[in-house]
Amino acid sequence: MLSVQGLTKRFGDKTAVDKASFTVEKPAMIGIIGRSGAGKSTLLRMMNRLADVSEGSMVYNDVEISSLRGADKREWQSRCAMIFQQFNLVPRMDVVSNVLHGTLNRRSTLASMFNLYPQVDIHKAIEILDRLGIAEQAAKRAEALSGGQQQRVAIARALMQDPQIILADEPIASLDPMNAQIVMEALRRIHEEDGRMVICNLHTLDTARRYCDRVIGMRDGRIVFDGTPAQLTTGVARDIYGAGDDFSEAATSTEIETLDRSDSARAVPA
Ligand SMILES: Nc1ncnc2c1ncn2[C@@H]1O[C@H](COP(=O)(O)OP(=O)(O)OP(=O)(O)O)[C@@H](O)[C@H]1O
Repeated sequence: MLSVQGLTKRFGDKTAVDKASFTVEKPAMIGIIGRSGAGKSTLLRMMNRLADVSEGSMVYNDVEISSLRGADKREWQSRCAMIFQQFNLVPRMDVVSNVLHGTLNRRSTLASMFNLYPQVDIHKAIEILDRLGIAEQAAKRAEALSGGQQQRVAIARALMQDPQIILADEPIASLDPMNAQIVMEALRRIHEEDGRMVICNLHTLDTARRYCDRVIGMRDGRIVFDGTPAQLTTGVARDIYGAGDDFSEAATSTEIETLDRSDSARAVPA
């Protein structure tokens, strides 16, 4: 399905991603972890073709992605939607229009300029918002929503493209634990219910362990771990993060676990 072989990105003398190789046989939810600067974002940006590949190959369903140009590249970018830490919404525009922006690739410039959206797309946008639990926010300006709601709008915009792959670059890094949990659960459901591949950069171990079927660990541009959450022991994590014996997993925690523990504590009758 997806085969990444020797993928490399250089910025001048700096090798941000160094011969990354992995294959994905069927849609999975994959977490990429590693410390800041490990190359996680650059890897995702190359996969989406936001960044050009310096070397290596990336084949999806028998098509070489790294050399696509023009309309073929845009077609790939709509099949492989990207979600960012900062949501990248148009703040003053209403939520539905932000979601409808996900159809820009297949609409004429004139129709887009005048915000002329087919009725069927508007209904689809509202259905997707409903699925993500934020349909009642549809008419509000994006800037009036909480961070977690804005990220769900960004996910809805991505789903408008009906992508086969969703690449999420630190989707919960700006969110509080409660919203982080809602967003990760939404991504997990999209993977399970729709069969889409989700590849998610995460800077926290607990989130990767909890939501992903497979975890890829990066260090200094290289893939140094590729396995299941169960194989991701504290020792392995220490290697990925290049930390010493004093490495504490709590330092890379989103506190989602803590949130759950306190929720269940509250649920126990006194
Ligand atoms: N446009 C660029 N020009 C020069 N160097 C870059 C550029 N983008 C990234 N780098 C460098 O490449 C390396 C990998 O960066 P990248 O953003 O991919 O890491 P990351 O693991 O996603 O980190 P973070 O979690 O902080 O975003 C870093 O050393 C970074 O400084």
